[in-house]
Amino acid sequence: MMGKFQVMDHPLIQHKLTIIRDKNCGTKEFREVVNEIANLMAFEVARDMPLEDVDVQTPEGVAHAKQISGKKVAIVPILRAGIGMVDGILDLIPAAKVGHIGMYRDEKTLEPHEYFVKLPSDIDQRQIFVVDPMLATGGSSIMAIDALKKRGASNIKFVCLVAAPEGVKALQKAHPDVDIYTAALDQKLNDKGYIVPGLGDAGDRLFGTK
Ligand SMILES: O=P(O)(O)OC[C@H]1O[C@H](OP(=O)(O)OP(=O)(O)O)[C@H](O)[C@@H]1O
Ligand SMILES: O=c1cc[nH]c(=O)[nH]1
Ligand SMILES: [Mg+2]
Repeated sequence: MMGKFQVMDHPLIQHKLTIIRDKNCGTKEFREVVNEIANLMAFEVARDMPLEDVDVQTPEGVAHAKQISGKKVAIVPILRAGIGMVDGILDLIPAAKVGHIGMYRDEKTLEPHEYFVKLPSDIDQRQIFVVDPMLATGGSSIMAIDALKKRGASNIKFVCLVAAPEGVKALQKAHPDVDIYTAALDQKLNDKGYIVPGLGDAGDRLFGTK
């Protein structure tokens, strides 16, 4: 069965996305707002986390209540830009572990290159949120998810801020089991592989490089 594809059109998310699309938004605000959007998105991405019954003694009696059970979470940012989304998700799921996958896109060929992988040892038993603000050609996210699956991961969701139709199609084709969440589905890629209108180079805008 094809994974879910969801554009998160909540007004708060849309408003904040508009702030960071603005080319005059500086590094400090960009970094803060990326985390705020990731935080709001995590609320929905975590919707199907499994619950178990638990009885809890309140001051007035016993409540037949729920708590999160089963699979633990790992957040896996694709370096560099994915790092910008981690703290916003950790605010909601503070016990999550964080794995890192380093990936850069060759500026000419647009081919992704993996340069770093460091994951929690029990990655095969975790619900994984792969995060990267930009889904452009899809090359980076496909290769990052390949790297995770090679190490036994199976329960994977991909969370981005802006996606291009080309990238969504490629990622769905390569990894049909992976749910994709984005704050926006934009028009297209330009001849340099940038998303139009997008928000420019997410890594550079987050870290103040270039
Ligand atoms: O879908 P794709 O066509 O693969 O493009 C998207 C990738 O490009 C950007 O990373 P970049 O290579 O610029 O590295 P950076 O995060 O270190 O800047 C972005 O953060 C994604 O990882
Ligand atoms: O538009 C794009 C495409 C790839 N990577 C980015 O940071 N921005
Ligand atoms: Mg970049």
